Amino acid sequence: MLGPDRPRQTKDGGTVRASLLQIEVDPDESVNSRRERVASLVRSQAGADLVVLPELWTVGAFAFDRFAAEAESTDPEHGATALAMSAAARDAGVWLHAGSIVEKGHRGGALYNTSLVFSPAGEPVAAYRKIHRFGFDRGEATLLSAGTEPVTVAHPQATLGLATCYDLRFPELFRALTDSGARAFVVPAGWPEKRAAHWDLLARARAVENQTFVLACGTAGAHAGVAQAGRTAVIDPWGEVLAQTDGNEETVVTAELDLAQVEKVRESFPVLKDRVLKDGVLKDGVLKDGVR
Ligand SMILES: NC(=O)CCC(=O)C(=O)O
Repeated sequence: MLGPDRPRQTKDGGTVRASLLQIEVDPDESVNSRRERVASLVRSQAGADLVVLPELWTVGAFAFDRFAAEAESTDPEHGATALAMSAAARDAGVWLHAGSIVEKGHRGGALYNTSLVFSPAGEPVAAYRKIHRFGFDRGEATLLSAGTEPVTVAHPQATLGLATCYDLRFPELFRALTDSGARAFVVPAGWPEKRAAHWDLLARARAVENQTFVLACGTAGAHAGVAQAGRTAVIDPWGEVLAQTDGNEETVVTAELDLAQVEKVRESFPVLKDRVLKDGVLKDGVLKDGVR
């Protein structure tokens, strides 16, 4: 969460012009070259209110053997990606969710899958360490440490709730973000093509059940032998898909989010008010032997 030393005003209203950059992670392109290319793509989005990049677009979400070598600091004074993204956000004058990097230097030798958000001044305003690591007993789940804190960001027009890829399968995280005031979930991903149907379904489900916008930014191409789904999408609080690309080429998906729609949907169809369980227990009592 934004610290108490960083008060910001979020009005949760107006229109957010969002640009989601579905970046290709081509194993034949160097990380340096991709970083420069992505920085210039971000600069080309001047005029947007929010620009979003995918998960681990520097190294590739499935390029596990490169994680340690490509790990970086989240501090723009020490990390090449943080520095490049801070400068690109400032030059374009945009809020930038810079996708995620393999982070080193947070706690000893531990590595994390960490999303970074920059203000239009290029200031780092949030870091979200992915809570649910993918791979069961392999890959990310064994190489990286898990984050522990849900994170929201006070963008001036919309409180953003942050999640990353596999997190999409865990609705309790999104409910916690909703309870923290999120009006739009931002979900960078490196989701494989073979589970593209799950991606579509889960992204819409998170929007419908929380009556919240979802900005889900996938990765283009294929890396480490894993074809990516792409299918970057913007979904409104009623579950309508405002924009989506049906392929996995590198592309920009844009949409205008009318933030007033969140309150309209929540007031006209007030399912969130009908919740009975909160944090796993009855809101107005405790479960005892299955009865109140
Ligand atoms: N990078 C990821 O978190 C992949 C998640 C995935 O493949 C799945 O949930 O399916």
